[in-house]
Amino acid sequence: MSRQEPTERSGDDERNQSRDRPCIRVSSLEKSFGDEGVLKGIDLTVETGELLAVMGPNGVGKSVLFSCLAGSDHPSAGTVEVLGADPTTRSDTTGFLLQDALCVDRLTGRENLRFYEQLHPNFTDDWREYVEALDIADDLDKRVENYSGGMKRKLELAIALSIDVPLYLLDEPTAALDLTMIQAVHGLIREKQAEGKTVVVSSHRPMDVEIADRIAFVADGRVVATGPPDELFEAVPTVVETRLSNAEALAEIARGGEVFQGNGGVRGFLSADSVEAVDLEGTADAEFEIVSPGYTDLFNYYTRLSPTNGR
Ligand SMILES: Nc1ncnc2c1ncn2[C@@H]1O[C@H](COP(=O)(O)OP(=O)(O)OP(=O)(O)O)[C@@H](O)[C@H]1O
Repeated sequence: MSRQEPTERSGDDERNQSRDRPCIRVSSLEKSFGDEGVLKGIDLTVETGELLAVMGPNGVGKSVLFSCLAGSDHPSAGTVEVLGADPTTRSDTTGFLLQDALCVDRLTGRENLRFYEQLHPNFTDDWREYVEALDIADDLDKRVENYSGGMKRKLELAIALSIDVPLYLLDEPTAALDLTMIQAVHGLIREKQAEGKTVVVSSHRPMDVEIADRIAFVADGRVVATGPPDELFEAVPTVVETRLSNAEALAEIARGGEVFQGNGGVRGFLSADSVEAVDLEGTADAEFEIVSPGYTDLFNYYTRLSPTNGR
């Protein structure tokens, strides 16, 4: 892969220095807009070279968190450190992909790439590889205002990934992308990780989360659970499914009295003292059936029910 000469802060020296310390350290981070508290005490550590997926309900503050990590927004309270420094004081550590924020619509794809090439000292020739991998090489002379949503996302990804920095913050990188392109993006993210880069993505897609080393769930303005996907799955209580007409009976034995939409029925998480009360035979006419948790169950549990979420 072609690359510009490393700059003082983004080259091997930086990587060697950063190997022993976390890439990101966030402590008691709060962010409010007027009276509205969005982030209410985020604690999060991301190791150098790690791929972390951030998941959480719509509007919980994932993009706000990313903006604070990128240094484009100031915390209301708490501390954010990226490579040991306040990210608002440095612009050479982080590549940041926000929703619809990178491209100028009236310029062509190529002009946008040139713009970032001139703007960013760490911009590399890797964009040539990325536009091929993301299948937009033939569209670069069209104005971005005539791109589809997916094409625009791919151009933004090509720009963000072409900047040679230790940390990439990718806010919903696969939004609007087709399944083939999602795999292509995963390949590029893995390539970054193999180069020793740290990558943090936010996503609502299980596919994106499956490739992560760890997931961090955000709910009610805090990180309520973090861990490798298999460990988080292991900690999920027994999931029980029943038909819709049984929803009330399930609510009586489910954790928090809550039931969630399932595959054609409703699901709940069995509270420890309810195990005895349920017909767990799993036969065709059983009232309740134990099912293996999927990513939707994982999401529902950690963002709505887990003990760390205060419920
Ligand atoms: N500049 C701002 N001024 C006022 N409120 C803001 C600002 N930026 C974000 N917010 C509010 O912060 C909250 C969190 O928004 P954010 O975009 O971070 O959510 P999200 O978790 O990324 O959601 P989604 O999954 O839907 O993308 C929302 O209520 C939003 O309206």
